[in-house]
Amino acid sequence: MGQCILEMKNISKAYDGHKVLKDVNLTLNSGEIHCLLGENGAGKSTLMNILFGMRLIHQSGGFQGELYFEGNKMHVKSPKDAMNWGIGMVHQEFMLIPGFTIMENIKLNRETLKHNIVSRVFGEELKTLDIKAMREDARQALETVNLNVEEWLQVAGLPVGHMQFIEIAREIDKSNIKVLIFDEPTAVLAESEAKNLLATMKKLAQKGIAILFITHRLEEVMSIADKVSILRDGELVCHKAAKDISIDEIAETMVGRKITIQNRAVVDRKDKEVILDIQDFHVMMPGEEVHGMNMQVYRGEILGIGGLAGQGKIGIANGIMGLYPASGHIIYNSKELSYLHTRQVLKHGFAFVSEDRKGVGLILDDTIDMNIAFTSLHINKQFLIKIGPFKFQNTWAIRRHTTKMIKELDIRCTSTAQHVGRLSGGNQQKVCLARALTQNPNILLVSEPTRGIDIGAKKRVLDLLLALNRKHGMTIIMTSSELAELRSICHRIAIISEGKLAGMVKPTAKDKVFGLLMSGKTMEQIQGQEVEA
Ligand SMILES: Nc1ncnc2c1ncn2[C@@H]1O[C@H](COP(=O)(O)OP(=O)(O)OP(=O)(O)O)[C@@H](O)[C@H]1O
Repeated sequence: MGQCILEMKNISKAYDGHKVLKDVNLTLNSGEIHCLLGENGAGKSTLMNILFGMRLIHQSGGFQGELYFEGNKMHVKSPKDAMNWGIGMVHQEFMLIPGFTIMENIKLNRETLKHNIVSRVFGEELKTLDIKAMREDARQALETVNLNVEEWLQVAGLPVGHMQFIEIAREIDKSNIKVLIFDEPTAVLAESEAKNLLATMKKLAQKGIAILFITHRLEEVMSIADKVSILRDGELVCHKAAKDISIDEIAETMVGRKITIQNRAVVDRKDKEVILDIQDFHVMMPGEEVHGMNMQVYRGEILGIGGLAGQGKIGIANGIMGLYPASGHIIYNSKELSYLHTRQVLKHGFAFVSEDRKGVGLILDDTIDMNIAFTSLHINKQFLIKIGPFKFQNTWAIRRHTTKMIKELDIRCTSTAQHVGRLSGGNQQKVCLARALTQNPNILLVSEPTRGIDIGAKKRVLDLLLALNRKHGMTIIMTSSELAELRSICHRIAIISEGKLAGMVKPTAKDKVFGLLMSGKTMEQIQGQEVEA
């Protein structure tokens, strides 16, 4: 391990008088992979935002404490300052320009210029872009991250897995990069893609780059980390070499109690009444297209949908909910849904938790109350009181219900009136789930329900889904990149490849079977494996 490159000393930060970081000290050595862990809302992103000079920090009163880079006092007031010091950040939400090519995204604001006849005479400003050199640089950065795509392709429509690697390629193309922050980069990736990313991180660390890595997947931590730091309620409660700590100890330190997630025994279901029959279904969702899906969903089951990023698993629920153009037949309770319009589908008793919580899920500048009650209020006409001929919003009932949901899902907030935009990412995810559950749906479609939430909250969410299914017979279709999560509560798992159903398997099937189906093999090709559900 190299020398100390970065020191964060006595860092404290408050939002509206509420302390979210308390005297945090953290050191980072060059060439090390340092995992930063903690429950949702523990302060991880805030600490990284301070280091990267994010505007949000300075607009909300700045922070206390000092930063040192290679022994020199560092002032970062903007991401540009951070970049000048040699700090890069790969964000949780992608920051690429869809209409630009991969090369243009990698080189944005750092274009290589060359002299031409005119510029030699009239000066520097008339230099032209050196496309050849830029393509070579982009090619090299893509090779370092093992991404085998042409650099002149447009970013729009590429699978999410690719986007993550392009973001990293952009960061490592910067010649002075010494520290790289990864804020939950694997959350959007399937496990095999995440492995690729971890291998890339190792390669970067070997080149001497120091890596700060935020993740909720603790197995990843064990496979890659040199050091582990854990935040709890804004305080640094552990700073250890990874070899001296176990997964159980990490989980316990994060949440302050023992946590174990086990596979629930899957009850083999005898009644197989079809509630939803999906026939020749096509969805035009860029990057997640569905091309002729056929699948039946049984009443009262938890059906898992898995597959690699970009293969169409995400497109299915989005198509059914009318969020992207779709064609084919959706037969619900033996009747065809004539056209898929979101409002109509919601009225039929469907609820949806989107994988895109910022885009589709939440109204960020409204309160937790309103976010949770919104769909039920407008579609199901819940939470209304009738006075004479008029109907009014029953604010008291909304507040009472929201308080119950906050408790049930352990949403960390200051009050039911807090704006959702001010919650941590994981807590926003819980609000999306609370809204869907409030609708009391017949069919619940959940995409990536535990993305970005900590291990304690994950157990709570999976337990809740299981309880809704077992106690109330709710049919649940859960799409997830985490196979382990699908296996832990689903009755059957559909693997999607190239926009079609590759196979429907039991959760107890071997890893190899899932791997083969994900890589494009069909059920016929893997016959004899005793897998069919
Ligand atoms: N813009 C903001 N205004 C007010 N409070 C905020 C703001 N952003 C974050 N917070 C609060 O700061 C605390 C720490 O949030 P932060 O996003 O750093 O947590 P985190 O550990 O990254 O969580 P997660 O794992 O859910 O992403 C939370 O209580 C959150 O509600």
